[in-house]
Amino acid sequence: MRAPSMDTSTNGSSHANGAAFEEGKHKDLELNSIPSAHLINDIVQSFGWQGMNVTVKDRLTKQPLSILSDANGLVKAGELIAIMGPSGSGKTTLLNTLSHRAAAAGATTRGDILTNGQPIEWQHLRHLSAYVEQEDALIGSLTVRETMDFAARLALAPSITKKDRLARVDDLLSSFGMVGQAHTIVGTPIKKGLSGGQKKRLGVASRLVTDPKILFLDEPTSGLDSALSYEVINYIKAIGKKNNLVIIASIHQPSTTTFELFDRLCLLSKGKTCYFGPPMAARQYFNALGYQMPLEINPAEYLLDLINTEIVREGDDVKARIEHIHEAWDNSPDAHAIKNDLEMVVSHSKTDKAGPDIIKMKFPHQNAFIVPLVLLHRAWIKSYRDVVAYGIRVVMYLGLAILMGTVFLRLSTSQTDIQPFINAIFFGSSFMSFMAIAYVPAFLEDRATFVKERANGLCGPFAFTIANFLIGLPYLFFIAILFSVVEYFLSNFRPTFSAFMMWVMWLFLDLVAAESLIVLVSSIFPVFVVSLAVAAFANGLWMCVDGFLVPMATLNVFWKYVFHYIDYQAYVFQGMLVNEFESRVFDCAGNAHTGYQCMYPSDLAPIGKIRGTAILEAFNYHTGLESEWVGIMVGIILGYRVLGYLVLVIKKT
Ligand SMILES: Nc1ncnc2c1ncn2[C@@H]1O[C@H](COP(=O)(O)OP(=O)(O)OP(=O)(O)O)[C@@H](O)[C@H]1O
Repeated sequence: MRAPSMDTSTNGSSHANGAAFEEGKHKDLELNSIPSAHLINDIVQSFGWQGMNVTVKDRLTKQPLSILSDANGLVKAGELIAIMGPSGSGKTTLLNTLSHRAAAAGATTRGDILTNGQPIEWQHLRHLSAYVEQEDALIGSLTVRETMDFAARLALAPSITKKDRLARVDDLLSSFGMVGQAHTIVGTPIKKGLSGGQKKRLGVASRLVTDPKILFLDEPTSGLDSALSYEVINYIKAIGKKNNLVIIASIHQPSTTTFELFDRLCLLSKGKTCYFGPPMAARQYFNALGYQMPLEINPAEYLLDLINTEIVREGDDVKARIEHIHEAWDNSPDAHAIKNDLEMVVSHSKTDKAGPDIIKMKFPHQNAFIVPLVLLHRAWIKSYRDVVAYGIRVVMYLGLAILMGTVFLRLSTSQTDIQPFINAIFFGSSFMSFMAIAYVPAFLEDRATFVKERANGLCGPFAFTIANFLIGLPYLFFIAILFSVVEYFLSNFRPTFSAFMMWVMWLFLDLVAAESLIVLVSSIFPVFVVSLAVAAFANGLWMCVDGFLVPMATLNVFWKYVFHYIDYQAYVFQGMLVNEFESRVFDCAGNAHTGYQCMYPSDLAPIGKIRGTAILEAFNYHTGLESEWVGIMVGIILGYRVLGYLVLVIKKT
C-alpha cells in the first residue's frame, strides 16, 4: 500500500494548489513506492492492556483518587486507534500508562500491558515503540532532512551504515510527502519554515526513523485546522497500514472525515471507558442505549458533548447520564468480548506462539560516545544558524564594548584616572557576567528538546551536559576576544600583548562561569521568568560581595565567609586588577616645586609617582596568586556544571 501524498507546498494549508500540488503529489506517490522494509512490523502482532488502573493523591483532599479505572483494550498490528474524551477525561493518563511513562505526578499504576499476549518489560517497550509529544521537540534552525538524520544518528546502532541511514531518512521523507521540503528549515521565530501540518508530519517521521513497531501519539492534530488534521492522520494511517504498525493516538475533537480514518475508538470520560470499538459502530451502540445521534452531526462532537461533565444544560442530569453510559459499557457484550479477546491472546501466547518471543529479543544499543558527538554537531549547526542562541549576544556584547570603551575613553596614567580604571574593571567584568542571562531562552529551548529526547531514550543527562558545555566554549572565547579588542584599547588598559591576553583569559573564565550558572539555575527552575529572576538575583549578589563595592576588610563576616570565596566575579575582579596595576606606574598631582599630592602612598611618592601595587595593597590583593585563582575559577565552573548535571538527572520533566 502506498502512503497518500497530500500537500507538498510550503504553507501546506490547502488541497487546492493547482498544478504545482498535482506535480508534487505525483512525485511523492512515485517515491512512496520505495519499499521501507526496515519499518515493517513483523514482531508485534497485538498490543493490549488489561485492568489498567491509575490512582493519584488528590491535590485538594490528599485522598487516593482514581483517574483511570479498569481500562481494557486490544489493538492489532496495522490498526490505528483513537483515544478520545473531553478535557480531563484521562487520555494522556492512558497514553502515558501504555507507553510506560509516568502516568501522572505521584501516580500508582496497576494492570498489564501485553504485546503478543505477553507482559512486556519497559526496556523492551522502549525499544519497540516511539512516543510523539503534543509539543514537538523540533529544532527550528535545522532543515527537515537534518532533523531526520540527527534523530537517526542519535537512535540507530553504529552498525547501521551512513548509506542505510540516509536511505531510511529519504524513504520516510517520501512516505510523509516531504521530499519537496527536505532542505527547508523547520522555522524559528525570526525565519519562517514549515507549516503546522508539516511540522506534525516531521515530528512523527523523525520518531519513525528508529523503526518502532508501536507508535504513541499525543494529540497529533492539536493546533491544526480540520483539513490539516485530516491530512496528518491520513499520512499516519497510510504508513501504519503499509508497515503493519500499531498506532495509538489521543485526539481531542476530530472532524467527521478524520474520525472515520481510525480503526478503533476508545472513548473515555472521568477515567472510565464509555466505548471501545470501530468508530463507525459507535452510532449504533449509543442509539441502542437511547442516545440518538443525529445523522448530519459530527459524531465526535456529539459523543464528546454526551459525556462531557463540564457542559451542564438546564434539566440535564449529566452525572446520571455518564454513570449510565459507564455502567452500560461495563455490562455490554462488546466490553466482555474485549476481555475474552485479551484472555485468548494471553492463552495463545502460552501455547502456540502469537509472534516472536519479545522477552528473549536482544536490541542493539547506541554507542555511549557517539551521542555527545551527535549532540555537539547538532548544537554547532544550531549555534551558527540560530541568532537567538549566540548571534544576539555577540551583537549585545559588541555594543557594550563600544559603550564602555567610549565612556571610559583613553584613560591616562594620571592618578585621577585610577578610580575610573578600577570602575571599568568592575563594571566590565560584572556586567558581562550579568548579561549571560540572555542565554536563558536558548538553554530552556535546548533543555525542552533534551527532556523529550531523554523520555524517548535517545540521550542522557551526561551526553547533554558535555555537548552543552563544549559548544559554548568557542563562542564565549570569541565574545571575550571581540569585547576586549574594542574595550581594552579604547579605554587604554596596560598596552602589552601579555596583559591583553591575561585580560581575555579572565573575561573568558568569567563568561564560562556565568553561563554555567545560567545552566544550573535554568535546570532547577525551567520556567523563563523564574530562571531569569533567580539568575539576575545571583548576579546581583556576586556583584555586591566581590570586593569592589565593599572592601573585604569591612564586608561583614556572613557575606564574606559564606559567599565571597565562592564568588567567581571576585576572582575575575582581583585577577584583572592585578593584571592592570601590578606593573603600572601612575602620576601624582602637583610638581617638584610645589610638592606632590599622591592619592596612594608608595615608595615612588618622592618622585611624584604611585606604584600600581600600592593600589592593590589598598584592596588587600597580592600578586603571584593568579594560578591559584584560575584553579578556583575552574573549580567553580566544574561545580556549577556537575550540579547542573545532577539536577538534570533528578528532574525529569
Ligand atoms: N494529583 C491529582 N489530583 C487531582 N486530580 C488529578 C491529579 N492528577 C491528575 N488529575 C486529574 O486526572 C485527570 C486526567 O488527566 P489527563 O491529563 O489524563 O486528561 P486528558 O484527557 O489528557 O486532558 P486534556 O485533554 O486536557 O489534556 C484530569 O482531570 C486531572 O485533573
